[in-house]
Amino acid sequence: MTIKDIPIIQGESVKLPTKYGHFDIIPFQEEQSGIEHMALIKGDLSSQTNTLTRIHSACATGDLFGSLKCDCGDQLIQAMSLIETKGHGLIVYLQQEGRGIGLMNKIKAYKLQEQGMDTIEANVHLGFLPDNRDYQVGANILNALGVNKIELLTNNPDKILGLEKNGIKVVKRVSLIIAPNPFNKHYLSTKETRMGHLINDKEIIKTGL
Ligand SMILES: Nc1nc2c(ncn2[C@@H]2O[C@H](COP(=O)(O)OP(=O)(O)OP(=O)(O)O)[C@@H](O)[C@H]2O)c(=O)[nH]1
Ligand SMILES: [Zn+2]
Repeated sequence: MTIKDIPIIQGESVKLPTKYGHFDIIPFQEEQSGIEHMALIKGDLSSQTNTLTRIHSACATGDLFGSLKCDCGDQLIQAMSLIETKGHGLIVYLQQEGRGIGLMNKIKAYKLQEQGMDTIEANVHLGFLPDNRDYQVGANILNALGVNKIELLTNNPDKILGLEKNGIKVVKRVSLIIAPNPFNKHYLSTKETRMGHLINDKEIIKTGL
């Protein structure tokens, strides 16, 4: 399979010490749309064969504000911590807010969920697919970094298919299980029962809630 062309510009690499580990950060920009993504890198990617990788879609509410309505923020921290512990790996942070429908529409979808719809019904009601993402640009970023075989940190089988469709070999899936809370319990069970997410693993990593 070949990777389709979404031309991207790769920025400078600088060091980014964080609470969860010390990384290098590289920004990427889609040439045509100007949309910006980023990669957090631990260790020397060229010396790794099956790079431990998290492809994370932006969730401003969860990643920035610690929203309890989803599991995104905790998954990101868990991924950073696992990569730090392992000593090498990669996080690609994609600007795909709201499973690709953008913040304005995600909040509209949240409104519909307050009125009783689930996360899929809300997207469809707004005229979108349940999941509006594709992983072409994610695969392009991996390609630009010289990474084509990965161990993927995800519970989402569609993410694996989406990357493989774009030329990335996913040699192993590594779960990111977050203990549910009263606010995301229904969302997580919808992801499991209606979106095929593999989140019924035995080992639950506590989030402190
Ligand atoms: N449309 C919509 N998007 C949501 C909702 N809740 C969270 N999101 C978005 O869902 C996406 C979740 O991204 P990820 O954590 O990378 O992916 P995932 O599909 O949950 O799969 P994992 O790799 O297992 O985490 C983010 O873009 C969030 O903004 C919702 O109720 N509606
Ligand atoms: Zn979220």
